[in-house]
Amino acid sequence: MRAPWSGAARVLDGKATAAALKAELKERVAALRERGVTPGLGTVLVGEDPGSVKYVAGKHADCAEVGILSIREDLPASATQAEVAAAVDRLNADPACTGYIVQLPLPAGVDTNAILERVDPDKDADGLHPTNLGRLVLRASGPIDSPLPCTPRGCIELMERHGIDLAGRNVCVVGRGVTVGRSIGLLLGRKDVNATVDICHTGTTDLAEHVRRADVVISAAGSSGIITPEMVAPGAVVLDVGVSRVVDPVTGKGRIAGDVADGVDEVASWLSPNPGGVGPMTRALLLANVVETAERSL
Ligand SMILES: Nc1nc2c(c(=O)[nH]1)N[C@@H](CN(C=O)c1ccc(C(=O)N[C@@H](CCC(=O)O)C(=O)O)cc1)CN2
Repeated sequence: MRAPWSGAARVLDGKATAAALKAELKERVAALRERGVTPGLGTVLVGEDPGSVKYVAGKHADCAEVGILSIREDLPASATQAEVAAAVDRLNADPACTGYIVQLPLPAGVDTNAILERVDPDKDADGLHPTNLGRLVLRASGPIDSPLPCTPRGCIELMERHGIDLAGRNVCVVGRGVTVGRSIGLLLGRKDVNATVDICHTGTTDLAEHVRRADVVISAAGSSGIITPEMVAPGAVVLDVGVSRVVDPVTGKGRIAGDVADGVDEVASWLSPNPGGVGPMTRALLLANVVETAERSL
């Protein structure tokens, strides 16, 4: 749902929260630079999908805002597996690049897992390399000294910075994509968060039943309006993460839509707008991963 809405749900304001986080990161980047370390974020973008082009441009604009150097590897949609692998190898070898991401999704002909596994785990700014996902699996408590996936981290940070305590809460995650659904349960179930997690997907027989039991709903399905007001328990916290392209029946124009249907604002206690909720947090947490990796190198 887009904010502002008429219902009573309070806004989980990702734009303002990300701005506060970026201001903190800017100071940490300045401190790193004073000590002779310049963090540098690289991006690999294959093709010209308008969403991906926009997200990558946003990541570079964020770098400029906080003082992180940015490096681009832009390849045509026709790039072969070997050409994408070569771009990854260049960033692995570039000392100015202290962390980087491969923008997803990659074109159909490219083996995504092979590319993600080729990323140097010490430069993996997305936390999606198997070594870093494995560390997340192995370390259920205590500090983690490796990057964590940006959107899951952004969801938790967004709630924490709005005073929402997740300990003992039932969380229903909708979607099992690599950037959100498959890893967020690992983060929510860690001892420092202590939530109980239910992960739903296209094979779930009764989605409404799972959503109704949840204190917190995190929907990353990419299916417009899949979370309806009838499904949501009164007072639940709802995060609208999924993005899909729909045709507006009123204007006839294409537009981006979230997973949360109109009316959920009447039932939920907190709701993240989409846009303006988790998206800006994803970008800010990417910067946090880059800064933390540089700090660990000191
Ligand atoms: N390598 C990765 N690829 C993808 C990831 C990821 O975390 N790593 N996540 C998504 C896309 N994504 C980041 O790359 C992303 C999505 C949305 C936003 C964002 O700020 N959205 C704005 C709206 C922007 C608009 O006007 O369309 C918002 O929600 O307010 C940032 C990053 C898939 N790929």
